[in-house]
Amino acid sequence: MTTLNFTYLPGDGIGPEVGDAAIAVLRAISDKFGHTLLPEFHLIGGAAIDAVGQPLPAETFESCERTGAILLGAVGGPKWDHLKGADRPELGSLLPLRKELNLYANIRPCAPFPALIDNAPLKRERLEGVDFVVMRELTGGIYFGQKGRDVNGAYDECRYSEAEIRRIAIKAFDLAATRKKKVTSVDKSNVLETSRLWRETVIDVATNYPDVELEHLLVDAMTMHMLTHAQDYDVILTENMFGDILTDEASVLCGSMGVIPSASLSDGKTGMYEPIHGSAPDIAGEGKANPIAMILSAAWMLRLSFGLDKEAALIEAAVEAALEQGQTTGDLGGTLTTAQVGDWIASHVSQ
Ligand SMILES: NC(=O)C1=CN([C@@H]2O[C@H](COP(=O)(O)OP(=O)(O)OC[C@H]3O[C@@H](n4cnc5c(N)ncnc54)[C@H](O)[C@@H]3O)[C@@H](O)[C@H]2O)C=CC1
Ligand SMILES: CC(C)CC(=O)C(=O)O
Ligand SMILES: [Mg+2]
Repeated sequence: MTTLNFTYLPGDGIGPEVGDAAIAVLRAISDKFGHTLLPEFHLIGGAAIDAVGQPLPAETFESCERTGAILLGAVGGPKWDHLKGADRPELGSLLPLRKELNLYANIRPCAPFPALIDNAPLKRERLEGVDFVVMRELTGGIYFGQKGRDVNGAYDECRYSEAEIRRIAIKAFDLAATRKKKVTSVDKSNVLETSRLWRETVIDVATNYPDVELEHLLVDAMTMHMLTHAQDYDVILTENMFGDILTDEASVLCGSMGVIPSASLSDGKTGMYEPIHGSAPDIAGEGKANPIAMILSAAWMLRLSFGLDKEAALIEAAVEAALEQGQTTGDLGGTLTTAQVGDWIASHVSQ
């Protein structure tokens, strides 16, 4: 019996909707296995700005640091778009949380569910056998550089240290060594100096992994290859912004933005788990959001932060069953609401 003490940050837009569905599934799995579910609910993002005037209240950060396991919905939305710099939900809560907790390794899987392949926008032959993971650097690069306005316009600085590149490259090679033994490093080294250092450092790290194949691709070409022969990839290693963009593209292979989870890990025990999507203001409050990415993120939290492999696998199997039986939201052609999908998966894990 385990006490599942984690920090729950629903955030904004569809965050609380998909979050509630994930909590229902966690409650069902806890009841089944006799675990104690102990989420610590805290405000973050726009919801925190509205309630207490700042996007990352001290008690929210304190809880994250103490529990070391964080389940996050999404932050941001048009209501807060007029705010500038660190007053914004994204720049004032999500990015500092990632940085302060040193969550530099963001892992985002792409393996289309068999049940979704025939409804996908791409042909079956482009999707069958696709199984890759994006290892995205999460605490450096252009999102964290100096930014601002001056008389000439605006600027965003992109910096990477060799140490930052080396540590994420090691994560990628370690992961590839347990999978199909291939790392595809994605950069823009024909133009960017940070990418030249990226490539040199990745080549150096690769010398310690003679059994793992390394290839390099420029990010513009990668966007095309991902849609034409994604089967070629195993671990895609890339920097912060490229990984952000490529994983939204990967969601097309998987059928929806609403099905890809993620884990953001540090060298220590702390892990944050969140869907790759944002707050989806276009569908927020309508019960249309697909909760599967959030539910799978919760499963990853059980596996990676609490060592509960069996429980995580049961949730993943229940998600597959929901997809096979068409128990889905509208983005996947179904008719269920967010809460109904959550309840269906919760009752399936309870059986
Ligand atoms: N981790 C985070 O907290 C993130 C926050 N954002 C923020 O979210 C806000 C909205 O950003 P967008 O560019 O619209 O990106 P988004 O990811 O929220 O939505 C993009 C599209 O995917 C759809 N979508 C997203 N999640 C879905 C789900 N679970 N089920 C069904 N459809 C889903 C949306 O309806 C929309 O059409 C912005 O303020 C942005 O800064 C964006 C990405 C990540
Ligand atoms: C604030 C953004 C960097 C969040 C995002 O789009 C992501 O992490 O995927
Ligand atoms: Mg993104």
